[in-house]
Amino acid sequence: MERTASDTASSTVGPPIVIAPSLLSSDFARLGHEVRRLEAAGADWHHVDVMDGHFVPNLTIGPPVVAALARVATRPLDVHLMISEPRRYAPDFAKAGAHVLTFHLEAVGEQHARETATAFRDLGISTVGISINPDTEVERLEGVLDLVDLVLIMSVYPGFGGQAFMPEVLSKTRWLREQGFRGHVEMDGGLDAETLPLCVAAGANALVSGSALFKAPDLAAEIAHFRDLAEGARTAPRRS
Ligand SMILES: O=C(CO)[C@H](O)[C@H](O)COP(=O)(O)O
Repeated sequence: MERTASDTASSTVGPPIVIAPSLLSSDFARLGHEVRRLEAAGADWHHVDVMDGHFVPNLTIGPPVVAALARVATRPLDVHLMISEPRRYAPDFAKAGAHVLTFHLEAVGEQHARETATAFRDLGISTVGISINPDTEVERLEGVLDLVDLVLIMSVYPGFGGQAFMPEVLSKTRWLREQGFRGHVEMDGGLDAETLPLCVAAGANALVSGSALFKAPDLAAEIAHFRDLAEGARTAPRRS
């Protein structure tokens, strides 16, 4: 089977595989317990979905809850800001203990993406991320890739868990690796045992999963299964 540039990029060992369960699917009445349970089960990061009822049609978590999670978590808090004014609220999330802090390109536009990434960095955020929705062209990120540590490719329209994975966004992940982007490429939305290997084969290393993980009867076994699938997809040559 002939291999392409995408194959080469996707099978090159890059950043480590990161399994990041989405707390959106957890029991909000017992968040501390859920964090401890996820860590005992082998989660690498805790994915925290912040929604403002404006950028997305849902409301979830704010800085006080992130601060509460930070008191319990020993693994990084991967905070995904699905909000219209990321710069306004970033200091509160940094103070609350976000390790990864990701804003949306659509919220700030290309003209403000670089200054937003720099502002996040100046707040002491160790992993600065930028995200795009399924209908946003990945090329719009070109001018900011040198300033971010992570790109989050949404594989559903943000707002709710439990939606179907959109395979058409995989080409964006491939494009990022073809550009030589060596940071984390995270994918989020509809990831399960079938779709996760596709993400990794395309070049993703950070894998967010909510409903598929939380509905599993054995969380630790499912996380281990996801990790095995990811490692396998990373080393296996992709078939076209
Ligand atoms: O960002 C999100 C929704 O906007 C969630 O993180 C995402 O949808 C994960 O949930 P699931 O695995 O159930 O799709």
